[in-house]
Amino acid sequence: MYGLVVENAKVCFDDNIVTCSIGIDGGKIRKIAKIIKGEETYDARGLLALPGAIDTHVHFRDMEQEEKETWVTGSRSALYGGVTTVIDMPNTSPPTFDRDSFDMKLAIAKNSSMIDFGINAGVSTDLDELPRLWKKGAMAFGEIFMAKSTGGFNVDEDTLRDALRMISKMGATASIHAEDEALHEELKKALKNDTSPSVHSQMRPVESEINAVMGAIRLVKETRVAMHLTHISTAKTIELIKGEGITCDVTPHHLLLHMKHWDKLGARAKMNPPIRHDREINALWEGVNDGSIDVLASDHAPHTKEEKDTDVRSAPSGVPGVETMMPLMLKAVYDRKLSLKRLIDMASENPARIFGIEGKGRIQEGYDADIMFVDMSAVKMITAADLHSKAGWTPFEGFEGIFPVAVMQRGNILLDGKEFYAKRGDGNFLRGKGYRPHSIKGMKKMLAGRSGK
Ligand SMILES: NC(=O)N[C@@H](CC(=O)O)C(=O)O
Ligand SMILES: [Zn+2]
Ligand SMILES: [Zn+2]
Repeated sequence: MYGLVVENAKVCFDDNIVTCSIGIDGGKIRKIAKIIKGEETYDARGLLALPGAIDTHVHFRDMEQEEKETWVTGSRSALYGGVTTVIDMPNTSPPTFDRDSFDMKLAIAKNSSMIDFGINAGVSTDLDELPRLWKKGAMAFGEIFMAKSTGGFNVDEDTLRDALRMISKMGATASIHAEDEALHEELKKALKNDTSPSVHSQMRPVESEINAVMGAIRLVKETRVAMHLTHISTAKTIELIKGEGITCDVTPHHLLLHMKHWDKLGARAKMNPPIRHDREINALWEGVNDGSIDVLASDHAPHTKEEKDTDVRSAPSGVPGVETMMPLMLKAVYDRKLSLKRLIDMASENPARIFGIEGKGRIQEGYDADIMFVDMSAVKMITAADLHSKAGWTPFEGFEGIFPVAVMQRGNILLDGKEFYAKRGDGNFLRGKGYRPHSIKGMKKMLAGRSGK
């Protein structure tokens, strides 16, 4: 007898979809079988049960940027999109560069987040902080900016090399934003009289990412660090990293937005790396399908409408996307642009494996009961009015999506049709592999204090 049994759920095992029951106790999946008895039951007839998505790249802002997003609004938005775990990026204000800023963010996230979360540590010139942040439980290091993006925290090559050496030694993963700052500076000057919105794509051309990726590959060879390239956007990136032991992710916006969207969206289409031509987009879809792209991530980067609806040079870069990521990609499954199995691999299984998140990412006995329930026939038009990010807009206005009808986290139904049960603080902090409860020095101090009593 299990505390809760999900009945009649359609679960994807390898390439087969099987109708079964899921027995849940203590927040974990204990048994999967045809028929299971439970104290309570949840009828999932007609619905697919997919593992909750793990979005390894979000910017939930908060602190000094509450106007853009908070952990409450960001995590709520994630939940409505079937995302049950997020990893937050360090280019916040204040940036997550040291123990104090890490603790500050952690305290806010613990109080606010409705879903489970990891916190990444940033890399600044103060490299001594890296091992300390790792011990605090940072999930990974990054995104590390090779070029300026929101916040402007790019590091030079020497700092990056030293940082990667340390990250490698610690056994952590480095997540890299690969663009070439020097090339951007040059092109900014050359294109200074161009006022068209699409100039942003010209100022950060494919060569920018390619140069940076080549540099990153050299650094992997030197430092042997576990490297993950985030939000890749070019055909050549996929080709270059083949066989190099580097993992990567792609965003829905690089798969679904084209150069032609500049006309419709203006500066709302501005993000880094920028939107590209069909040649790159087609290669990204190929990478999605042949498995050379490991992960799907949103790079949820909320900015207010007021900030975005201005000229392209002054508007900040970034688009919200945590809530639309799975709906857009489930619609892509519906349209046969990728298989359901591939989507699950990219959105749940691979993120957990690459970032070392134990017990998540699969519908399997022993795993957390993080489950989204989906009616594949419920295609809906996406509109900002229905979304929950503080940003209040979406670059995917008018696109079609398939939103989850219910979402469960560790066995608790947090969203069910129109009912929303999640509360702030429901989310657990997921510690990275380097977490240590006390430093040896702290332990000695503690013991000394005790014996003195
Ligand atoms: N992607 C973006 O254009 N912006 C991100 C930063 C980043 O991921 O580079 C942001 O934090 O706004
Ligand atoms: Zn980035
Ligand atoms: Zn980002």
